[in-house]
Amino acid sequence: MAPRAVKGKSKTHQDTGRVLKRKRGEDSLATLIKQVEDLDLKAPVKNFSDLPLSEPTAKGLSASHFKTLTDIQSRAINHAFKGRDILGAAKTGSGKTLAFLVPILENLYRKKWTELDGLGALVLSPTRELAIQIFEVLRKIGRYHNFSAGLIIGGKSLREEQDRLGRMNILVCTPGRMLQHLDQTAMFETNNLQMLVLDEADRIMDMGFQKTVDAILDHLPKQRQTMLFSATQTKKVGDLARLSLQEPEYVSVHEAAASATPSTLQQHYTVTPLPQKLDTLWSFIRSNLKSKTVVFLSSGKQVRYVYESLRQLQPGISLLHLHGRQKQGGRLDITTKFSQAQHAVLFATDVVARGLDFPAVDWVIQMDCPEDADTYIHRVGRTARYERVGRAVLFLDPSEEKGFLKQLEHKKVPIEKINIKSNKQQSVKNQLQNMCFKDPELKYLGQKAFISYVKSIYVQKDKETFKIKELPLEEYAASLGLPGAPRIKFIKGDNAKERKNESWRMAHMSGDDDSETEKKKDEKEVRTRYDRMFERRNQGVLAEHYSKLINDDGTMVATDAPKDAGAEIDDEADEDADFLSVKRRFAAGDAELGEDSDSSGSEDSDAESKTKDAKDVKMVHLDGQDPLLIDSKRREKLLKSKKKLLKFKGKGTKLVYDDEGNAHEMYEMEDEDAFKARGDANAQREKFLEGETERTRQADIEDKEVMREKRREKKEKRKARERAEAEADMSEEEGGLSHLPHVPFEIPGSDSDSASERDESRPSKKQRVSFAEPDSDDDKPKSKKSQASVKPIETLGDLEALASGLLG
Ligand SMILES: Nc1ncnc2c1ncn2[C@@H]1O[C@H](COP(=O)(O)OP(=O)(O)OP(=O)(O)O)[C@@H](O)[C@H]1O
Repeated sequence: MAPRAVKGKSKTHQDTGRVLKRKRGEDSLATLIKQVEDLDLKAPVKNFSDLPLSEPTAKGLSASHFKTLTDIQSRAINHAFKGRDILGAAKTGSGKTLAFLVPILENLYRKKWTELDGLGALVLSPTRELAIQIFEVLRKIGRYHNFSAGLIIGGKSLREEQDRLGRMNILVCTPGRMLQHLDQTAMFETNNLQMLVLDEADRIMDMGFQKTVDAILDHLPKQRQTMLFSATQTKKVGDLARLSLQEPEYVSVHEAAASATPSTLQQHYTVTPLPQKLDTLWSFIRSNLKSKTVVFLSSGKQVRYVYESLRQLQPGISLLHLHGRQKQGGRLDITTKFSQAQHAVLFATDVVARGLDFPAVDWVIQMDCPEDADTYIHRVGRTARYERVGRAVLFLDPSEEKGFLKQLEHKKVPIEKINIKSNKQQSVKNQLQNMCFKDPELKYLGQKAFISYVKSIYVQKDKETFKIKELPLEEYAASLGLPGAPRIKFIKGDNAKERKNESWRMAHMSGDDDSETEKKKDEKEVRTRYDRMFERRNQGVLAEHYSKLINDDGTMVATDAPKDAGAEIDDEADEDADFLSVKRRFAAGDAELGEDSDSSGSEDSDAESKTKDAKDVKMVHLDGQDPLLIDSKRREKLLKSKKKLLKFKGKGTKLVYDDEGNAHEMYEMEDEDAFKARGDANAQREKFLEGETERTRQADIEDKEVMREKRREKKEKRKARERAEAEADMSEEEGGLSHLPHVPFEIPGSDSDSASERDESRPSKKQRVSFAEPDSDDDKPKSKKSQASVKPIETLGDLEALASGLLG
């Protein structure tokens, strides 16, 4: 009894405790709501502790070491608390992420949002990497809340995401994947959505995402709070109307500032002719081995080639590369590696231009001119973030200088010219030519890089800056180590005439053009060994994969890249195929001579060559075949090749010889009498079947054994390769770091030996992680820490776990 009485008493106590607790909770919520109502929008807020915050958010911010607000946070958060629509603009690295995440947590908290209420807030990000980063920050500051939060960026099965979606209160996502779910996930309801955030809003509202975003907006309720943030904010009336903004508050903290970029950022440009850019980049890297640098290039193929080629030259610093065609897992690994690295160079496309917060980046190099000043601002914003210093250098071809500087001036970007010290400039051209000659795969990458660069210039809208006709493309190709500029044919678009001429011009510049090459050869006075090597016509013999690139009809096609060249090349090749094609006449199978002239259009060059061809066209007759036309010496030679001609001959018959040397066909009918003499036909059939069954069984056993053996070998090889790679990686990181040559730029107020200064100015490792490492929060009790600890994302598995990261 007694125990029962005690138990009963304790239950009553518990109930009373629970009621009291609930009451206290309700009281404090009412107080919080009142405080927000009374919030003075004009009074600046300095510390997070001065804001009316719920306990879980306050704890999350403090555990993540956020104490004082940045300008944009101080000016945007209180408006957002009151439910206003916001257009937030502030320089890169000024803390815009918290300016929308804190209001999301708080507004849902004050509305007592639970799992049953469904989706309350949606954050759209233009890239996966940025979405992951936003989600990480949300996890850190939201770890004491009971909301469920998900990351929807693709890269894993739709089904898995679908199962979880229905339970999410906050979603961070990329537009494409979000729309897929809105269209395809039956249980996914957005009727209750309270808040929509567009990070990098101008990017999300631009042409590239227009249709997707409009379709997403169609699914969302019109009555909601909408917040747009960017360093280069959109104010286009059309965009705002599309978003149904209601009297938005325009919070622009740096509008009156003298520059659109952080004041702690030193910005320079150098005029470097296109063919010297790679040399300049190499010299820069060699001079800054103790720095952390992001190098921007215009396309994934450029990134790939520059990374692969410079890696082989072993600069003495870790090189990494990142572009949109890499697999998600790989991209994640690279961002993590670069974030953690102290000294490294990351070659990247604009996929990392916006929003990414790599710690302590010293330099941003723009090897290829960005498409506009806004992209420039975002790219340079990867350094000099949150009160840190940073430097940026833009490489401009002489033809780009005037036009682009005008754009920068218009956007209030202060930039100074610097010169490259010629004695510090090192050339890699010869080494690259050598490497490309020996390694056809590298040459293939180089050709793709060349084409994609030309394409990127060609498609630019700003013709005042990007003047394709003024670029020395032949020299540029040589600087990449290529034997000649790949021939490019423009096949789509609106200015057909111009492109036709361009195609003609480029065709004439091409090293692959027979007549042109001949002419050039004559003009050249001195020919080097490499000149001769690259003039060889039979380079296909060296490079097996070239034949894979060439269809039977002799045209270049989007096709499988060499296996180890990486999967992304395949996709990219497809991409190029609709816009550009590389013309090559290569294989002996060029017997259908009409093809080439058709495919090359009716440019003057073709007209010329046709006239020339007509003079000495010959015919070759093969047994039983239509006559083949020969219109050039090369084809004549090719058609004399026995091997090539085999293709046109009929199929042979296989013969076997008996002991007397008589030839027989492989399969001959047996003489009927001999067959009968061997016994009953049925018995013979059964015996034959038994024999064959046994033979098949044996063969099967042997095959299985062979397969097992092959698998074993493959596994061992893979392991050995992984071991070797791991060792190579280590030695790459260790190799040559002691060299510290001079900075090749004459930068006002800087000198080549300032690397060590920079190192000193960089906070120690512990300081650097101060905002990002919740677990270093020693004053919290251990048990709580373990309950809400936030691990960094390292693998795709981690990412999956994140999808329900905040589930209470
Ligand atoms: N209140 C704060 N106190 C200290 N550090 C902060 C604060 N707010 C943000 N930071 C830090 O500043 C850095 C930049 O923040 P964030 O990524 O939000 O910038 P951003 O304005 O979104 O930049 P971008 O325009 O490039 O996207 C981050 O490392 C973040 O942790």
